[in-house]
Amino acid sequence: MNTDEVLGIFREAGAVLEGHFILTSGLRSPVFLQKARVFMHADKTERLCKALAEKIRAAVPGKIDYVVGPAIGGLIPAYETSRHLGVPAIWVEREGGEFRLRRFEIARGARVVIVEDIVTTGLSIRETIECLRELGAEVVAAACIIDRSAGKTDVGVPLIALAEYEVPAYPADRLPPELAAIPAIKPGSRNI
Ligand SMILES: O=P(O)(O)OC[C@H]1O[C@H](OP(=O)(O)OP(=O)(O)O)[C@H](O)[C@@H]1O
Ligand SMILES: O=C(O)c1cc(=O)[nH]c(=O)[nH]1
Ligand SMILES: [Mg+2]
Repeated sequence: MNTDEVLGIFREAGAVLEGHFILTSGLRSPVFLQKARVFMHADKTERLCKALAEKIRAAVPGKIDYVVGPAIGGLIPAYETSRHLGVPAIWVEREGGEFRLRRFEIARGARVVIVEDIVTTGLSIRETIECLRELGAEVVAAACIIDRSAGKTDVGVPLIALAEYEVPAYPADRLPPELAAIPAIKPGSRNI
């Protein structure tokens, strides 16, 4: 599946929003990919995640013990991708602002692949890696449906993106005037 097909699915679902958005990193952007509007459709989610699972299989040699999704956005794609990989899916969720594996135990040395929805700065993936490494897991790769950095983000492990789509994002004190003129909204779940 190529980038145009992935973006076609997002557009068809009404998931490519325009306005003034506060991203999880604090950056501001005129475009927000509201993945929840895609993941509400099982058929669309299946097509995307089956293709992502194939890309992961081709890129990751050896056994994968778990797929790990960072909640909330990563929950559905991690589950659906794990279904196509034939391995269990677990998740990290925020407790006091930090990602924790609250509901599961994993053996030291477990080989895990993180599956995210969207990557912008890679901050959420790096936080997930930190949590998993503290538990002794080996993060063999990370994957996402759309990489908004178009390959520029370094998360410290190979990043497998189903699509790369470069979208502008600005520090809050360096907004272009057309963005500053629109009230900002924060769709994500960090800090709520
Ligand atoms: O690469 P980054 O700069 O970390 O941005 C991408 C992250 O932002 C979103 O999560 P968010 O924290 O907004 O909450 P959500 O998962 O509930 O949507 C998205 O789901 C990714 O996890
Ligand atoms: O960077 C983010 O927080 C972000 C961007 C985006 O397009 N979609 C999303 O869910 N999060
Ligand atoms: Mg998220």
